[in-house]
Amino acid sequence: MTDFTDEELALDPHFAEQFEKGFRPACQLYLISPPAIDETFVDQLAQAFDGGKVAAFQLRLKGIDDHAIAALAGPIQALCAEREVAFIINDSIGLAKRLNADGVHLGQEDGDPREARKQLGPKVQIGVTCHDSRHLAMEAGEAGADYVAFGAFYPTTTKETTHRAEPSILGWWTTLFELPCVAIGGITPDNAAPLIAAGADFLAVSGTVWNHPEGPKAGVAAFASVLDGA
Ligand SMILES: Cc1ncc(COP(=O)(O)OP(=O)(O)O)c(N)n1
Ligand SMILES: Cc1ncsc1CCOP(=O)(O)O
Ligand SMILES: [Mg+2]
Repeated sequence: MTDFTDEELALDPHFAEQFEKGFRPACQLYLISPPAIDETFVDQLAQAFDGGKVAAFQLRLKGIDDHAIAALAGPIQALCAEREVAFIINDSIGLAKRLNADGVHLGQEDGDPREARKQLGPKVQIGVTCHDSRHLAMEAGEAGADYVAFGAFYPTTTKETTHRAEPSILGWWTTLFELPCVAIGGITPDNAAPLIAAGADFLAVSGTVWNHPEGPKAGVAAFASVLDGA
């Protein structure tokens, strides 16, 4: 906490209380969909869930509108409910509300977390992309986010990224704040250890699971063994 200014500390009135508590559950898997899917995707998702524990699933579809996403979402959302996996919608507060999703993930250009809270109510999980910025993360916490996401930690072909985060930001965050943090970007079972050791509460992964040569069940199982052994 040496590089934390008084001004930054003032952003969080519960700092001392949070710092005192210190307890965090073990790191969990947060699965993100491929950027494009068809109606058969739900079978792939079921296989992924068979591979091991998944805490949350984010429906992140790019290049199609909310109506088209809503048309695909039904069986996916039902499967998430059946497997007790939180169903998170990416980008759209309106779609999260329409589908009664468990959560919404907002990038810096996707809407205001305060507005999301107003629209979605107290129970819906709101996540916010914070890139590699401590300032954005504290702002998101102040705005009522339920988690902050840092990344990209490693090169990825799933999304064009302009920010690169270091594991130390996870250590900094978890030392100071109770609010969960998510690590994202190019994460594989082979490179996950420093993120888990630094304190990531969730690993958000897409390509490594969906492109696994033995299928998504093996992709999730590979993460499960890293997370269980951590
Ligand atoms: C868990 C999680 N973290 C970060 C992102 C990225 O969100 P954003 O910056 O809005 O980029 P897109 O995903 O919308 O391309 C995410 N989706 N999920
Ligand atoms: C959505 C997103 N935001 C930052 S990196 C990224 C892509 C995550 O996918 P992958 O696990 O395939 O790198
Ligand atoms: Mg977004």
